[in-house]
Amino acid sequence: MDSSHMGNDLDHVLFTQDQIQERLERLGEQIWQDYEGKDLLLVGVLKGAVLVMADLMRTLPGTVPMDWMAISSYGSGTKSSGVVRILMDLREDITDKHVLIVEDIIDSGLTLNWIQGNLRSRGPASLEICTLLRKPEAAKVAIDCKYVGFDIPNEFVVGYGLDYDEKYRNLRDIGTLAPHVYS
Ligand SMILES: O=P(O)(O)OC[C@H]1O[C@H](OP(=O)(O)OP(=O)(O)O)[C@H](O)[C@@H]1O
Ligand code: HPA
Repeated sequence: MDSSHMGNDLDHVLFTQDQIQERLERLGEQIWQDYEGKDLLLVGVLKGAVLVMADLMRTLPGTVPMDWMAISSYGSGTKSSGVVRILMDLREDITDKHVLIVEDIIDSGLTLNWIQGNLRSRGPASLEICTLLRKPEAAKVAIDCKYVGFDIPNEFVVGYGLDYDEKYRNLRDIGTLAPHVYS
């Protein structure tokens, strides 16, 4: 879906699909260099990271496996509840693997803080994070994130996998929602 199909639900576009692809290319180059010769496993967090994973992994010039977790931490609102549940666990044993978590956004940081703790307890050789977006002003816990696409202001964003109440994930760009949508 293009921004032109959003009616007046979109306030403004933050990143176009071209800007997102360009940034992912750069991150992919960096990741490929950093993990050369290592047993890398990409771990995506459903559902928001589906598009980041699909596009990021296709920038890599060699084969890399992926696995998925589903976590629930947000309801239908725009604020983190801080309550994390595993809805679907990894299939892979990550012991001694170099795990790179692929996420769409770090907002409060509560979700990734919990995931990091959970995965670290399984004994990976290393555990790092790649997120497309990060909101520094919204951080409730400090998250050490090795690869960041863009730092953004503390506004609720949708598109490119990010939803509001399960809507707008298929928007190609990333933008902010008009306040009337969620007020
Ligand atoms: O840093 P935080 O404040 O914890 O927020 C970030 C998390 O929130 C979103 O997931 P969500 O729970 O909305 O599920 P979804 O990926 O299915 O949209 C996003 O994909 C992150 O996992
Ligand atoms: O800004 C956001 N948009 C969509 N989903 C989110 N999950 C955490 N922050 C956000």
